[in-house]
Amino acid sequence: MVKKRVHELAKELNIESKDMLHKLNQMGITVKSHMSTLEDSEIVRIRNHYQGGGGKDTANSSPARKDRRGGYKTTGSRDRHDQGPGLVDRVPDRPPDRVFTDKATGRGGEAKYKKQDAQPRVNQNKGNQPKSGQPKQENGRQGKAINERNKAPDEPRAAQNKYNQNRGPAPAYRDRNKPGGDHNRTPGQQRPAKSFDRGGKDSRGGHGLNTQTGAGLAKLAQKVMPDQVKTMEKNKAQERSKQVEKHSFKGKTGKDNRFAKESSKKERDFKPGLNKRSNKGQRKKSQPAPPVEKKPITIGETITVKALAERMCINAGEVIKKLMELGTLATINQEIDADTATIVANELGFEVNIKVELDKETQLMMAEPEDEEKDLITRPPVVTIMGHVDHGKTSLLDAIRHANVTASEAGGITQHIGAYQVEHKGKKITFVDTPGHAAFTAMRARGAKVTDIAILVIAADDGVMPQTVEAINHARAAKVPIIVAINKIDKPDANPEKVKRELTEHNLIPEEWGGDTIFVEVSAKQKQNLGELLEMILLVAEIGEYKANPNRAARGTVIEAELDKGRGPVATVLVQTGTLKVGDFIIAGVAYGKVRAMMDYTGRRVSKAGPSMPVEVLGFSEVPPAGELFYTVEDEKFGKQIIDERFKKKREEELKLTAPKVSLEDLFNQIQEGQVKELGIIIKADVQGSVEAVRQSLEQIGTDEVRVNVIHGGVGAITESDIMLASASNAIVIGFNVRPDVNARNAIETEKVDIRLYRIIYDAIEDIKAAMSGLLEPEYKEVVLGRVEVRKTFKVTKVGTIAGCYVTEGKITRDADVRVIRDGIVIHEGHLDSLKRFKDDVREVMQGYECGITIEKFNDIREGDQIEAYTMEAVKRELA
Ligand SMILES: Nc1nc2c(ncn2[C@@H]2O[C@H](COP(=O)(O)OP(=O)(O)OP(=O)(O)O)[C@@H](O)[C@H]2O)c(=O)[nH]1
Repeated sequence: MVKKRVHELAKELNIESKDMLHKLNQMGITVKSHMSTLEDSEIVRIRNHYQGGGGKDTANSSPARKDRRGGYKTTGSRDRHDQGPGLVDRVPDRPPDRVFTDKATGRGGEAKYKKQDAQPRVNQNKGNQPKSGQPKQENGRQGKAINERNKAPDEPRAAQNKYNQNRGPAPAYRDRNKPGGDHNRTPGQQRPAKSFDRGGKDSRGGHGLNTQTGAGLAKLAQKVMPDQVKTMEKNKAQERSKQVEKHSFKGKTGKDNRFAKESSKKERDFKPGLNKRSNKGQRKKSQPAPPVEKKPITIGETITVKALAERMCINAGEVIKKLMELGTLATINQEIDADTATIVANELGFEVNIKVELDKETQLMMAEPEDEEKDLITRPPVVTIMGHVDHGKTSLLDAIRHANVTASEAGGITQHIGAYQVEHKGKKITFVDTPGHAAFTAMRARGAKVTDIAILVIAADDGVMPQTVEAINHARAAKVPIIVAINKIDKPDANPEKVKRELTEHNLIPEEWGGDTIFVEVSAKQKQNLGELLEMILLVAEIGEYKANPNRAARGTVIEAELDKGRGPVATVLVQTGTLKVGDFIIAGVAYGKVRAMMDYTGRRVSKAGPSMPVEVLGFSEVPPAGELFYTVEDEKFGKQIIDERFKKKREEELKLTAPKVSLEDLFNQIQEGQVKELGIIIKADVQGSVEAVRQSLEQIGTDEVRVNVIHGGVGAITESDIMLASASNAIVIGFNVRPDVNARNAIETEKVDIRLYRIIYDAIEDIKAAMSGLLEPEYKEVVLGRVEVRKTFKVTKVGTIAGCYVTEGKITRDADVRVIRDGIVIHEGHLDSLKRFKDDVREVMQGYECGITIEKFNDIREGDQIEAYTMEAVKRELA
């Protein structure tokens, strides 16, 4: 007999382990715990004690033990204990409609299923009968219910008996304990006990199936009926797996739902690691893209749609879509403000931190130190020469240069770098070698204030001319002191007094006449009085106290620049403050680079250039535009960041249509917003009388909020110079019976200057009044279709003058309005009478073709006249 542990035996006997322990103590069997092993003899004693009904210690009596065993097998009341709870409990594990029956061989191990409705358990238990042909015992074992069943119809009983008989000798250990034991079997008898023996060895012992577990039964059944059991097990397994599948599907679905919910609502709460794990399998199947982790994002005051999308790690399209939902149409490169960006990001589930970060440009400006008085030294004045055409500007510049360069510098005189310095009485003067107010104003329009003093050159034999007046006004607009140089005094018809008189009309009154304007009479040709002119320049400079700090990072203006085939981009720069050194990192506009080499105006290499010194600089990445400010920065990386920013801004500006700087249409708004305190106006008219009339009328209509300042007025076509002045001074241009010339038209486009053209002064005054009070209602906008040049005229009786023309620009149409322009002045406005190509009437003639034109009620067409064709388009005013 196999050894058993206390708790096993207790279980077998259906008593508590602790009761068993107690009883063992009482019986003198020493055990430590319920895990202690019992000897065979002890087991028998205990069984006898419990099953023998006595509680009497029979351990030492073998016969009694045998008897006990026999008694046990026949004792109905103890049968149940003998069988233990295991069998009864485990029977339902087996198919209820099947029963093991022995084969003819009677070998339990080869039992087959046999359908038997009523008594599955009984029959099964029959297989466990220790002794064949003992239904009583069986009944006893199975308890009352089974006994009752066994009293049932004979047939089943017979079947049972048959079965029992077929089974052959009972496999009970009792037989083995008999003298001879197993060997007493008859030859025909099967040896089911062997299996039980084996089983006994495997703790099945003499109890046979009593101690079988459910699994054990199944195993046994498998052995016995492999196919059926397998099928059955397979079915079961399928059912189980279905359930498991169902369960797990639910689980998955649940998971998916959770996932979906989370991705829609709480995506920001995702733990990256967790996601990685939990989504690993799913990603392959149903999640094409990994979930976005929604970390709070940080933005500045503005951000482009693209950058915003990148910060959120989402497609820019989603941002654009969201913006559209919010009623904003934006392109990928468009900038949106922080508020809009925040709304969009919030909508997409992102938190936003707005970090107002100063742009690099502002940082650069802020990095500019305020100079202390003690750090400042007097610098040379920077002078520009202006004046009317052919009055001798270039001649004067050359004369000064030749007369005042030192002998050592003479070799470099031919060098032209856009600016040069001369020395007079030990003091230097810097001349900007690009004469003319147009260049001066073009620089000013870029924000460059280079000039300290303007020299107004007027030919003594010619007097004040239109460009003289322009130059005066340009200099005044720049608040630059003017020195008048009356040139060509060597000429016999020179009349300096006349020039002085004319200039008084423009508020330039010589000192000897009680004014404060310095006049110097010179001859560039004869190099007369040049020293005096320089003397006066130094005097004005002294009054102006032009100072700069040479001990700081250099800053200045690009005077001119070009791409040299051998040297790359070459720029002439004027250092205005600090000292520029070779090796400095320099930026100008979007051009940057390390100063590779520097040359002064004589072509000599220099290693540094202080305030007011013009130098040629090599090392720029590209050609910087004239008038651009340059800076040097210590940190190269910072410098490049500024350039990046400038590139971006440049691109944005190119993309958006820049509104006019100041325009009558939005003047009222600009006044309201405090952007405009002064309305600058440039008046151009066909006659001087109109200019003055308009000037006087306009200067009276100023209000408390805005005053009108006529910064320039002149006769003739509107020129590029007028447009540049308007651009630099944030002014509008008003024309009376004049038109802009070709260069001016181009400048209007690029500078976005508002120009207004009138035929009647009253209309101009009314418009400006209305604009100032926000009541301007521009109903029509003029659209110029094209321009035509009159090349020949033919007078035909009854028809009038026919103009043989050539379309120089755009086109002319039969129904167009036309204006006839002579020397920039509008001499007629009306309608076309006829438009012909050869002898045929045509509806339109395109650029590059000839045509014949007659104008309604106008015959004074002359060769060289320009005819401008235009239409008036209605303009819808947008509601504010
Ligand atoms: N007699 C005389 N002629 C002079 C004098 N200065 C200049 N000229 C002549 O005037 C003409 C024009 O001189 P520029 O120096 O070219 O005049 P500008 O103002 O520079 O002319 P633009 O460059 O066309 O604006 C030239 O033929 C000069 O020789 C002078 O002092 N006396």
